[in-house]
Amino acid sequence: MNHNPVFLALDMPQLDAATALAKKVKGHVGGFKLGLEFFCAHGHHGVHEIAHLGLPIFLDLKLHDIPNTVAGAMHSLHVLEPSIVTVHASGGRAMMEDAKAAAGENTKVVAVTLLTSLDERDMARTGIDGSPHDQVMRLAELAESAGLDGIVCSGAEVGAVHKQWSDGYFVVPGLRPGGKASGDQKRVVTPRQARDDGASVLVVGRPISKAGDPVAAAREIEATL
Ligand SMILES: O=c1ccn([C@@H]2O[C@H](COP(=O)(O)O)[C@@H](O)[C@H]2O)c(=O)[nH]1
Repeated sequence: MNHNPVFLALDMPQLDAATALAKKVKGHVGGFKLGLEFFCAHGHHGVHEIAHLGLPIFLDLKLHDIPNTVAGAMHSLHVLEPSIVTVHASGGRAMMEDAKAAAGENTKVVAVTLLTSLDERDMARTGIDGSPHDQVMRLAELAESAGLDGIVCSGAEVGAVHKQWSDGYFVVPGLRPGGKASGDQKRVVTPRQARDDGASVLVVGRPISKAGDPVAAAREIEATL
């Protein structure tokens, strides 16, 4: 049987609630993604609690600083044995090289290219010309040349990136079972489309965590894959 590519984003500040949700859906997802909200509230202790459930842990910390600082942060994460850690590709090539060199042997380091909450207008406001597609392709090339394992991008770009970087590891958030942009997510596709286009990991948060029945929501997504 194929492994389940869905990582559930446990974006909540309460450790009890996150652990209870993780226990409930554990049979219908392939791993847990712990991001800034969870990590800032519970740090290493919280990560250990979720790791006890036995599924891979993705630390979505989106590190972005000078190379020496990011390398130091990576060293400090060794003890948690994460399967995946994120850095921002816009931190530059040297930062990504040092992040990868400092990561644990079994940790994949992937670079966030352009957040799925941003579109072309948002890019222009931050002084970046061109389309999300062009920006993702440019940063994917930089991440590959820096020796990273892969990138984070939206499902709208993953097919094109996969063609250019065939053995890359591609993390895709911004997934909605209905395929429609909602709330803060602007570049959205369905989990099935992202998987068919070459995503290695499907990140799903609120469509499961905010569902009336999170287990049913996770099962429904699993059934589409
Ligand atoms: O470009 C990015 C990078 C990371 N994320 C993270 O993924 C989840 C998505 O949660 P939903 O509730 O399914 O929208 C969240 O933890 C983000 O921090 C992203 O959305 N886009």
